[in-house]
Amino acid sequence: MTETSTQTSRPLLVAVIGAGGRMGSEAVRAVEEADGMTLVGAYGSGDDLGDLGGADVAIELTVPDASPGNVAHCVERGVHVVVGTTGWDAERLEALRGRLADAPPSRSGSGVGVLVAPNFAIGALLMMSFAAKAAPFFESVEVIELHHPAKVDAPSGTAARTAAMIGAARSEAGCAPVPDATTHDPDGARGARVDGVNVHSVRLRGLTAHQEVLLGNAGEMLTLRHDSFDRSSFMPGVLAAVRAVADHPGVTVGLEHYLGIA
Ligand SMILES: NC(=O)c1ccc[n+]([C@@H]2O[C@H](COP(=O)([O-])OP(=O)(O)OC[C@H]3O[C@@H](n4cnc5c(N)ncnc54)[C@H](O)[C@@H]3O)[C@@H](O)[C@H]2O)c1
Ligand SMILES: O=C(O)C1=N[C@H](C(=O)O)CCC1
Repeated sequence: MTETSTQTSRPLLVAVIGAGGRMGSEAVRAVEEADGMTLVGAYGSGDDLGDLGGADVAIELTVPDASPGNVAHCVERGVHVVVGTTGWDAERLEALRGRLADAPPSRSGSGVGVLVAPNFAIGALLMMSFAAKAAPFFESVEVIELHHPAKVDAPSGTAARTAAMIGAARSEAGCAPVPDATTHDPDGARGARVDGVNVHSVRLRGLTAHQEVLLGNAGEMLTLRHDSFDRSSFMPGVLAAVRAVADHPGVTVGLEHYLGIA
């Protein structure tokens, strides 16, 4: 005779760090409304994170200067982290990997997982993936990111990651550098240069988060554009990351690796 179990798994306990911010407040609401999740902590600037309310997973949405310290606090207590804060350059990621190597296991006994996700919007992840796929087939490629004027970092984390993905794809394919005759640019009008890709940052009242990737060949241009009109666009990705992070021990950069987009 087969026994049927009536036992249900317990809810995932979630804390939000940066809970008073634009993204943090949206994340608090999303967690409160999500099936199978319970919000156990909501922390702002100056709050003692303590034991994070016993959370299994923390969502970190603060500012670039505070993020590494917050993530270290979580990791040292065996709490998985979903990081949406930008500014995680190669040096910070390397330090985090070192920290994880010395970290205790998570409360369930597995290795702690940290996801560093420059963008949680599904459309943005696809746009970045399409851009990397297309980039070796074009002579020229440039990235234009456009955001609300309260954003503190430039270029955006999404643009930096897109440029890195494009740069890697082009270098793997043996592409020549993009053609550019500029020899005189005293004011930096050609933008930032990230992994061989020019990136332009626009800050404009009325915008939320937008990006275009322009790819050019003689006589043709392909434009890939993504628009987040509202921060609700990020929440399905945030919740998917919270549900999956414990299954991915170590540091993962990019939600696409959890979703089969990469
Ligand atoms: N990954 C994504 O999809 C995505 C989407 C939007 C924004 N972001 C990033 O998320 C971050 C937050 O963006 P935002 O628009 O919500 O900014 P925000 O300025 O509205 O919010 C940041 C919040 O963090 C708080 N804070 C600062 N230091 C803190 C600390 N040490 N501990 C706890 N809280 C602290 C601030 O008081 C503020 O409430 C930025 O880095 C932004 O680039 C990522
Ligand atoms: O509003 C922001 O700030 C955003 N930050 C991320 C980035 O820097 O790419 C994602 C888009 C919105």
